[in-house]
Amino acid sequence: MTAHPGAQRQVHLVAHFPGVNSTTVWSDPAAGSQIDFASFRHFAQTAERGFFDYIFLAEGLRVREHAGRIHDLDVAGRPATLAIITAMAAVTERIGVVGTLTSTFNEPVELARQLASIDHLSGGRVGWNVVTSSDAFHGGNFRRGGFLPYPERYERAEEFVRIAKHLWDAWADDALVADARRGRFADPARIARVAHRGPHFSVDTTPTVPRSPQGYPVIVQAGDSPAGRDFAAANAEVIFTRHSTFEEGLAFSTDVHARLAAAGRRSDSLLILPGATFIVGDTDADALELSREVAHAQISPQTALAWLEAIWGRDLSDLDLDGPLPIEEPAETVLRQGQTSTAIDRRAHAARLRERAEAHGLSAREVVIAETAQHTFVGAPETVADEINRYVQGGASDGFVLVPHLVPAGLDAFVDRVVPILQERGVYRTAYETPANPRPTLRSALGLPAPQPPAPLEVTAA
Ligand SMILES: Cc1cc2nc3c(=O)[nH]c(=O)nc-3n(C[C@H](O)[C@H](O)[C@H](O)COP(=O)(O)O)c2cc1C
Repeated sequence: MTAHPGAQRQVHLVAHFPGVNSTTVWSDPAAGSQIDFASFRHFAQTAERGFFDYIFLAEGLRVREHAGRIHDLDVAGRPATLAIITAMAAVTERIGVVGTLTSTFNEPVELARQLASIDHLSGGRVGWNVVTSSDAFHGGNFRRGGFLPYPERYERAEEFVRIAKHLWDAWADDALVADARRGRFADPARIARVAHRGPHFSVDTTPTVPRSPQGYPVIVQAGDSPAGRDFAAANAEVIFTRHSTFEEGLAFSTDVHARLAAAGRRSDSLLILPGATFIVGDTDADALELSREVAHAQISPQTALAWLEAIWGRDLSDLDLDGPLPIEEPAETVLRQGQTSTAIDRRAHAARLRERAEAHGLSAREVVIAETAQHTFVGAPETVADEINRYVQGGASDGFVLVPHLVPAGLDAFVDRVVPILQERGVYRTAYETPANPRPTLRSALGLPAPQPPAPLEVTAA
């Protein structure tokens, strides 16, 4: 995005519709419906009023379980992502809409068709967050059962995205001729058949949907292992990451940019956007007080207990949450199913939690609050704006995926009070359109170059 030497880097902001984890305070009197379209519309239109790059939705394919029962502490029953992003695109004009969809359990022809369709309907505003999903739980939905071994998930993702790009490229931009004189609507010579036979997919098709206004949807990625980072370096245009402290962000960015160079891609062809929470108050002191209140609402005693049980793999209902962490070592049992998690060494995790508790004199519940409900940006509007800008100018991120704690009004204060300060600082857009780019697509609004053509497909005898 940075246009000339000395220019300040521009801040990118993404609006994460609050998810199905404990960040979302559904019990607050100010919280609205988690499912009515009015909530999604309010959220989308607020994000667009604040000139965010895109609205973002996570997705899980099964209702979460804890100890074999539906996990009843957090939001459940979220409508499907593709339906929501389509509906949000219909009530906005310029902002992008990005959905999380797994490459482990979908099929390329169908998913590419759905995404290309929404990309057309929205005028080129769609992105796809490619996730591999981390456990076998979701596989229970499908005939494939506990499919697929973890190491093969990124192989499947790579093959999936490569096929999808060929499908999106199959119709040349001038394939629709609509030549009434000759009685010809489409030019068959400009529409390619896509054939592929690889380790994970066999495809032989002519896509039904023409090339979209931005060529194809922006590819976003979330997944943090070395294999996940290599996959992002080869395929993604945006990474959604959890590395949200300044130091972690800088280290992550350095690592991923080295992988990007090794993959032969330009450094400006990828944006890194960590997830971040925020609390805005009239003063820094007000915001700090509010942050404490919100953290206690996010981590009720029951939520703290369930979080610890998921790590310890055992029933801890006798634990005094105002006392120390459990003394026994974690078991291998998997109590929590359907949560987005990266592989963790439970004993090491428990040891780290104990160290933190001892160092700061924290009770069991306070440790959970410190681990999961420390808000990334807390302060008066100037403080929050300047802190976000510090990360971006310091190269620790290109901006943030902001996760509010309230539906649907969780972004309002940020848009009304923080965005104008970023604009005053000259680091944030004041319109989506520019003279050079009067009708931006999501990719061009993000300042990303046109993507390189995908690697060839494999066509082998059956
Ligand atoms: C920040 C972040 C967000 C994620 N969001 C989702 C999600 O919404 N749905 C999903 O099925 N998996 C999600 N995942 C899981 C990843 O796609 C991946 O399966 C998991 O992190 C294991 O891969 P890894 O070892 O490379 O991290 C997310 C992962 C990360 C790091």
